[in-house]
Amino acid sequence: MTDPLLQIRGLRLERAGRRLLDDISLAVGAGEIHALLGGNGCGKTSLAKSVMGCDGYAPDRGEIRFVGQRIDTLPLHERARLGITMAWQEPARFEGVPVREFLTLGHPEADPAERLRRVGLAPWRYLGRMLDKTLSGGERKRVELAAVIALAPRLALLDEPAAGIDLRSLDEIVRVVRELRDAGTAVLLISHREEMGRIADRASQMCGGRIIVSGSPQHVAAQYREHHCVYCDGELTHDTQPA
Ligand SMILES: Nc1ncnc2c1ncn2[C@@H]1O[C@H](COP(=O)(O)OP(=O)(O)OP(=O)(O)O)[C@@H](O)[C@H]1O
Repeated sequence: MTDPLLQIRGLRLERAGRRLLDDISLAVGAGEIHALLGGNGCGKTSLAKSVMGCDGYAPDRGEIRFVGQRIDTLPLHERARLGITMAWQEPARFEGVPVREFLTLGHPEADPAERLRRVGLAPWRYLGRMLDKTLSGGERKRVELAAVIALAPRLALLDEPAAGIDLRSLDEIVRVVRELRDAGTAVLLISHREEMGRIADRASQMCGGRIIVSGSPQHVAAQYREHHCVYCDGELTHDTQPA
C-alpha cells in the first residue's frame, strides 16, 4: 500500500492499571475497507476512540498519522474537520433526537429524505420519527449510516454496524458500506462477526489489546474462526506490566 491514509504505529493505551491497547500498528489506505475483528472486550472500540480523539483515550505511547500528519494530540473536532468520523456502537448520545434533525446536523440545507433513500429507508415512514427505542436495531443502524454517508468522510470508523440486525438488513448495510468505500471513503470496520471481514479489502484480528494477525480477509477470517491467539488464553485484556 502506498501512503496510507491512516497510519498507526506502536500505540499503547493504559487505563485503570490495564493495558487496553498494546503495541498496535495498523494502516488503512484511501478507499479501502479494513475490517477489525475480535471478540468482546479485546479493545476494538478503544482503538477507534483513540483514533477519533475521544476524551480519556489519548494514547500513552505511539503515534497516529492521518494523511502523513500526526493527529494523536489533536482534539476530536479538529480530527472531524480533517474528515474522520465515527458511527458509535451505542448511539445513546443522540437518544430522542428527531431523525430529520439527526440527518441535517450542521447542514440545515441538506435533504434528509434523500439521505434516508440512500440507505433503503422510506422517507415518509421515518422522517417524523425519533432516534429512540421505537426504531428497530437495523433501522437505527441504517439511519446512523445515512448520517455518516452524508458527511462524505475521508475515514469512517464504523463500530459494529451489523450488531443485532437481521440478515436482510445485513445485506443492506454491506451494500451501503461498499458504496461508501466506492465513493472514496476509507473504512475501519469494527465487528465481532466474521462475515463482516469478508467484505473487507484487508483485515486484522485483535485479541487482548493486540493485533494478532493482519492480512487478506480470507486468511484473517479463517484465523478468527479458529481463534488461534498466541498472546492470551481467553484473557480479555493484559494487565499492565510493571516497567
Ligand atoms: N476508559 C476505560 N477505563 C477502563 N477500562 C476501559 C476503558 N475503556 C474500555 N475499557 C475496558 O477495555 C476493554 C476493551 O474495551 P473495548 O470497548 O475497547 O472492547 P471491544 O473490543 O470494543 O469490545 P465489544 O466487542 O464488547 O464492544 C474492556 O475490558 C473494557 O471494559
